[in-house]
Amino acid sequence: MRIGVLALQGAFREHKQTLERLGAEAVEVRKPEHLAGLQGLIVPGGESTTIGKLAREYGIDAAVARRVEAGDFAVWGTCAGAIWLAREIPHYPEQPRLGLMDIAVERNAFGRQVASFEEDLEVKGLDKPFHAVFIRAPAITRAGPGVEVLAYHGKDIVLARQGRLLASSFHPELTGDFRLHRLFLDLANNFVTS
Ligand SMILES: NC(=O)CC[C@H](N)C(=O)O
Repeated sequence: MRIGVLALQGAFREHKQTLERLGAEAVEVRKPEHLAGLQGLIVPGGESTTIGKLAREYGIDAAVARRVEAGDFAVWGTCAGAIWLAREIPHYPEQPRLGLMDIAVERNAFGRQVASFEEDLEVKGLDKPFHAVFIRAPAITRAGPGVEVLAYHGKDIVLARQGRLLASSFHPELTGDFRLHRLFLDLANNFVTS
């Protein structure tokens, strides 16, 4: 399998290493032409304003949108990447983004004092909890009817799926637990339907 990792800014190296550990070929994506031959793309955590601005400038968001709309492509946004996927970003409506997932995402939702924290999350479809690291994380505060919620932190949604789009508030590439990367490879292979 060939999976891209958007490599404009942020924590892309850890995703790349994880994909390689799972036997996938991981390709750094910096231009639209790098998407050719890929089955999916991971958009890492980092600074969502920077990632959004650069992706727009290089034409990556338009190219990714075409692939998603053609139905042959999976995208997983983690943390800043989840913000990039979101249709709605309250307080930052003008922020450049892909915007194809029917969710609202509140940036830095967990406050400045507890900017970072860790939690063992119950995730739908996983037999044991997933140790999740949140770093200045966003919360998914609304999910449309086509969105399946896979995990909550309190009342907030922190993992959700819409077709072959996946959004997580946390950083799954930091804990050595590969289960969510495996789930994403399944999405990219189109093994998961509904
Ligand atoms: N770890 C992260 O990706 C943080 C996201 C960042 N706070 C933002 O809003 O862009």
